[in-house]
This record gives sequence, C-alpha cells and structure tokens, in this order.
Amino acid sequence: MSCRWCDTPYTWDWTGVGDSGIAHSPRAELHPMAWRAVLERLSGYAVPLVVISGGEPLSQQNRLLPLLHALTGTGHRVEIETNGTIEPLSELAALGVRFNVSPKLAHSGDPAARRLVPRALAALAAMPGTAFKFVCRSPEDLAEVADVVEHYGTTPVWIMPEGRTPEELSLRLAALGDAVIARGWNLTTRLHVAVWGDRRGK
Ligand SMILES: Nc1nc2[nH]cc(C(=O)O)c2c(=O)[nH]1
Ligand code: SF4
Ligand SMILES: [Mg+2]
Repeated sequence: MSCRWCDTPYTWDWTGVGDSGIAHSPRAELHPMAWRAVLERLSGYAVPLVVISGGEPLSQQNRLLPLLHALTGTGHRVEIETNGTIEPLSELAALGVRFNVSPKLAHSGDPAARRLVPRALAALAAMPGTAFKFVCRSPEDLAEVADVVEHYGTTPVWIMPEGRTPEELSLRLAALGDAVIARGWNLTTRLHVAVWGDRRGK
C-alpha cells in the first residue's frame, strides 16, 4: 500500500508519493539476508517474542516460513503485523503465529478496493488471537471503523492515533479517548513514538 502518513516510507516509497515527498532509494534500503543470518542476529536479543513488521511482511510470506519454523521450534512466540490485504498461508496458523492487522481508512489515500480485501480480512479474523488495529486521526474516523467492523467482523478492535511526534500523538490520543471508550473498543498509544519520536532504529 502507499499510506500518505506511513512512518516507514523507506520500506516502499521509491517515488516520493508519501507526505514527505522523499523518493527513497531501494538500493540503499533493501538488504537481502539469508534467513539463517536473520535467526543468528535475533538470537543475540534473547527475547521470548519476535514481532515481524514492514512494509508488508506477508508480501514475502513464503520466504518467511523457514525463519518462523526455526523461531517457533526454539520456543519463541511470533506475531506478524499486516495491513490485511493478503491472505496468510495456512502454515502460518499451524505455527501459532498471531496477527496484528491494521486495515486502512480513507485518509490513508489508497482506494477502498486496495485497502479492504474481503477474503484476506475474513481469513485473518478467523485465526485465533488476531487483533485489528485502526490508525485514526480524530473521533470522526470512528464511524468509518465501525463500518469496517460491521462488514468484515474485524474484532477485537484497537484504536491507535496517527502521529510521528510525541506532540501529535498525545493530542490525538486525548481527542480520541472518550469516544473510543464509549464504543467499548481498546485504545492504545504508540510507545516507541512517545519515547523516540520519529527516529529510526539501527
Ligand atoms: N503517522 C503515522 N501514524 C501511525 N499511527 C499508527 C501507525 C501504524 O503504522 O501502526 C502509524 C504510521 O505508520 N504513521
Ligand atoms: S500499510 Fe503500513 S507499512 Fe504499508 S504504507 Fe500503510 S502504514 Fe506504511
Ligand atoms: Mg505500521
């Protein structure tokens, strides 16, 4: 997808269509790595949970399988973040992978047919442990979330503010809070943005 407010445009925006207008260089950003090398890097962290994010991890889900087998085989829990437009392979469910699915609203800028793929959303909703997280800017966005939930059964619902700076984040979180609770949904901040702002990790 090409969400205009995406906070990781360096994973996909090679033409500068995003809000920053920067055309990132795939040569500078993309580094093919064998899965065994990824596993080796991860083993240095000694963590019980590995979260695979993107870009869109399911766009290379076949290539992720050996890594996921190795991680779950050594007792790690694994979660995958996805925009919900690609149906996951059945092997992923069998491995006990959990999905954090973030279907996009109209303000992302992509057309509805690209954002909302019924088969993929239904498959993800049917898997155990899936959570749906919607990026919102204001309480007015919540009616659009309710439409998606009604059409596609995308529960449980989490609402996360759009924002790449601590200031944006805290203003939007405060604006959304009461309305989210009134609908009986879950509200979450973006802890990495509160702590580090928009700084890239190493
Ligand atoms: N600006 C901006 N705000 C966001 N809030 C949640 C995001 C996400 O990717 O989950 C996100 C994101 O990617 N960009
Ligand atoms: S789906 Fe996620 S990673 Fe892809 S463009 Fe949108 S915010 Fe960025
Ligand atoms: Mg994201």
